Amino acid sequence: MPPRVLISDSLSPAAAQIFRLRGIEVDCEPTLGKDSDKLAAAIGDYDGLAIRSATKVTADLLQRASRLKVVGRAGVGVDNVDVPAATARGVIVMNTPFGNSVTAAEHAIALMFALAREIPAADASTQAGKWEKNRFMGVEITGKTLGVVGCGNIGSNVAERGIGLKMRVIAFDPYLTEERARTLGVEKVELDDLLARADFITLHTPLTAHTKNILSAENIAKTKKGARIVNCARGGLVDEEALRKALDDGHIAGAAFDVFAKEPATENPLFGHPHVVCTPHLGASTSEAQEKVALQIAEQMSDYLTRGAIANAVNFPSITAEEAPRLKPFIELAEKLGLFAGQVARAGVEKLSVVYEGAVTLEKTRAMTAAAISGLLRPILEDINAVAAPVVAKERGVAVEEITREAQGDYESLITLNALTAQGEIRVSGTVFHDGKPRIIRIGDIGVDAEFSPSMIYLTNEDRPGFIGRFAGALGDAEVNIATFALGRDRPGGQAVALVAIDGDLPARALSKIERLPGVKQAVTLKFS
Ligand SMILES: NC(=O)C1=CN([C@@H]2O[C@H](COP(=O)(O)OP(=O)(O)OC[C@H]3O[C@@H](n4cnc5c(N)ncnc54)[C@H](O)[C@@H]3O)[C@@H](O)[C@H]2O)C=CC1
Ligand SMILES: O=C(O)CCC(=O)C(=O)O
Repeated sequence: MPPRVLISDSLSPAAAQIFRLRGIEVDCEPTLGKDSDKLAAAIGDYDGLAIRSATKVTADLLQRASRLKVVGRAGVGVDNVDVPAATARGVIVMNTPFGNSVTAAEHAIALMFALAREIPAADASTQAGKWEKNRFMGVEITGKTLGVVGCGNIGSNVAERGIGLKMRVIAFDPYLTEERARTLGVEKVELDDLLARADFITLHTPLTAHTKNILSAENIAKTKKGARIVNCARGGLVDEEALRKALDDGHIAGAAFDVFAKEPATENPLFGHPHVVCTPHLGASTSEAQEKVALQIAEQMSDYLTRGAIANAVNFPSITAEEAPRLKPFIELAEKLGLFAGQVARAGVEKLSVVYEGAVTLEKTRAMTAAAISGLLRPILEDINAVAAPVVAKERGVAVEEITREAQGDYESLITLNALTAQGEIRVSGTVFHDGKPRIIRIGDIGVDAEFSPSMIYLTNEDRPGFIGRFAGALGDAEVNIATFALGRDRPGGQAVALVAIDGDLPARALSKIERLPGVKQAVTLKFS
């Protein structure tokens, strides 16, 4: 059955076209995102959900989304998606971080000019037949200081345009390196410095716990008298009540807002002030940007749903379409080693170390570690997948460490899992041969060579003559056919392990009979489907 995608917001038709070209069934319901009940009733039929900002992907919605694998945001901000809830349910959330950056930057610059020359008010007055030539006295922006708060994709586009307009550009962004600032031609400053010096302040950060009310009453008071403020990033970055007061007092000369603390904004403290310019969240609204983000999100979602490639996910490492086939067998190996450890463990795993050796260290080890954790937890949490696994492990107090080192043995690539439990350590290593099939090559210190089969028995026993005959007899009595048999031991007469692939399931009675065979220390049935 081909994957199915729902487009629940108004996206360029380019998105639906791409989905269809990529063999994906797509339903376009551009208003469904605004009706949470109808959306909840429909979402169970889809593998992918493509949205802009109107659809709210809440924990409740996700609970109804039994098939959902990916939410694609045609834009930057994913604040309308409950990302932790999506992650916990194993749903990838991806965005298009660059598709609308230029358009949003142009809107910020447009708003700055609108403020500097009071264009919206002058337009309204002129079209009302008033010809108020003396009412509108603007300011030049040339030579003025532009303070950019948040100098990422959009902020740096704004900075470049500000420099092009002969402004002096200063930027506050704790993550902006001095080198990047130099390349851009901006001066990196602290926030207080920016507030004190900027004639125009333009905000370009996401809304986070650190940036909420970054322009608080206190910070607005620190701005230069006569400063003008542009917010084309997110509502909530500015204390709107405090800004209104500063506008009324004349401390702030003007404010241009595209985004508001509450959207859709039908009323707002800033509305009605003569020096306020507002647009209804139009920062990304150009035909060029909408075409780009729609194309990009459809490509990214299709790549994930059809090839397992992950680009621009906010809750999982990226895996390119070239990497995906190379990584796939190692992800499968890591997951199966995790499944082995999870099924063999007799007590809860407290710590998992995943050790990568050799060529595999050059691949996306974080994705493999996530797969190993999901295998480890699957015996107790059936539905878990690699997206949710790291978070779930953390919640359950399982410490996870990842170690990479050069190849130390005969294998080009080796993955070893050490799972520490209150009853001891389970150590298992595996590799992928050129046939692309993952296999176990060591358990503890004992070498074996076994492919994974859907149904297996793992035995640890004393290495004694006659044991294998007795074991095979017990299986024969239960009418269980042996498919493959892999043995290993530390020394003659020492500790031995067996990994036995069987056809079908091992009846519980047969397992207890095997457990009672002389010399058996542990017998565990394993599932690897
Ligand atoms: N109005 C609209 O329609 C649009 C709004 N946006 C919004 O614009 C904002 C910026 O988007 P991008 O530039 O693409 O994001 P980005 O991730 O490229 O840049 C954000 C920058 O903010 C910086 N930052 C983070 N925390 C900070 C803090 N506490 N103080 C100062 N800087 C901080 C980061 O280091 C980063 O450089 C986002 O909130 C996005 O949702 C994006 C597109 C359209
Ligand atoms: O899709 C839109 O119109 C809003 C864009 C936006 O805010 C974003 O990309 O973060």
